[in-house]
Amino acid sequence: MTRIIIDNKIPYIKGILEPYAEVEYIAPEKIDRNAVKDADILIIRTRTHCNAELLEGSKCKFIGTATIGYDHIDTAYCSANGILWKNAPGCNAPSVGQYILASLLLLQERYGILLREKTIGIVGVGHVGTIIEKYCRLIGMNVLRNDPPRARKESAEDFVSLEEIAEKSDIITFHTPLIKEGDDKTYHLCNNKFLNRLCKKPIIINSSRGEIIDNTALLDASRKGLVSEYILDCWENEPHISRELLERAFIATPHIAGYSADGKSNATRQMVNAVSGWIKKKICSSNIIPPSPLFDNITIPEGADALTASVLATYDPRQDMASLLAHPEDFEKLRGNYGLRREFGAYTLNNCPPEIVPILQELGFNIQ
Ligand SMILES: NC(=O)C1=CN([C@@H]2O[C@H](COP(=O)(O)OP(=O)(O)OC[C@H]3O[C@@H](n4cnc5c(N)ncnc54)[C@H](O)[C@@H]3O)[C@@H](O)[C@H]2O)C=CC1
Ligand SMILES: O=C(O)C(=O)[C@H](O)COP(=O)(O)O
Repeated sequence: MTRIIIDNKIPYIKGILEPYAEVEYIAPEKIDRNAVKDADILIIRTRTHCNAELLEGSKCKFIGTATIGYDHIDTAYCSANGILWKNAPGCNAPSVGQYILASLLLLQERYGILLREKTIGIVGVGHVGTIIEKYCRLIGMNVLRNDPPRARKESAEDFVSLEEIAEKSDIITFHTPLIKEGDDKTYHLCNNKFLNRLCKKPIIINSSRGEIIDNTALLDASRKGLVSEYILDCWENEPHISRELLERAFIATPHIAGYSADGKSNATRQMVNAVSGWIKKKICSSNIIPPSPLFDNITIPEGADALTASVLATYDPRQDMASLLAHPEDFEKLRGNYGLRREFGAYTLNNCPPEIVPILQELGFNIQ
């Protein structure tokens, strides 16, 4: 019988594959060479590094990662060893969109700035970056896009260089995969050289992978006042993050931007479909849906900024930040025990000023 090892932090999957395979759920830190040696299939997350060290001598020929990113998979080793792998493209992109929009609105509130007067530079315009672009244009921001692989394939004039991003942006947000070498290398894309080019003392945001920003260089830039604020969800050396970088951040969270229940259930559904295709058995995945939110009606208070009130009622990153600041040593525990978070589409808004309704509907909210 097919044997499947599943990371026990992947939600909504228990019981679904059991009729078709022998399934074992294992804590990510215990998924080691011994655990995987008799497995045919692995369903993992970013915490399992799928490389020769893990896979040498294993029967495994199929790996599914319930995540967008796949830098934890040694893809060269997999193709050389006939191991097929699949990720979950787009699964949690709207969740990252919710995180970034909430953070931008908090910046606006805190500094009394008008986002619609600001320029945002988006580095990496794939599944996540495209959602950020949509949200930023909706609220009237000027958007600059940097994505060399897309610029090469599409029209170069729709994209700008990283230098132009550094010069013209008030806010810079990174949404690239982690690429360690080659022309499109993203490792330390934001380094001393980039930070010294900044012209407008911008706000830096990273919710892609920690290593895209040289964290020491960012700390130095913050001390020197080259950046006015920074927002980090992804860090170098997770879970052992820099305490000073944490304490100086405007928003600091433990790599949970993509942790909406919607995103998690999308990923699980994509994994079940992938296994179904691999073992050539029809497996129903349409019943994998996120739990209902704790409340589903939001009444916008009289006189409040309707956009900020609505978005923050669904998700306020300051709560995740408070937990991380209180217990940075619990970085991984905070991720493992993450609470229920739903995306905009799970909520109905009441008392909405008519002029903002089209924007809120475009974000996915239901309007009463
Ligand atoms: N913090 C979190 O919870 C989450 C983090 N992520 C991270 O965000 C990354 C982006 O996710 P997606 O948008 O789904 O990926 P994607 O693959 O759809 O898009 C990535 C984009 O980056 C572009 N790119 C590649 N190299 C580049 C370079 N050198 N400079 C500028 N652009 C470059 C690609 O052409 C592509 O358009 C993921 O790889 C993952 O690492 C994704 C989801 C959740
Ligand atoms: O999807 C990705 O890529 C991410 O970074 C995830 O949000 C991280 O997910 P886990 O590996 O913690 O499930």
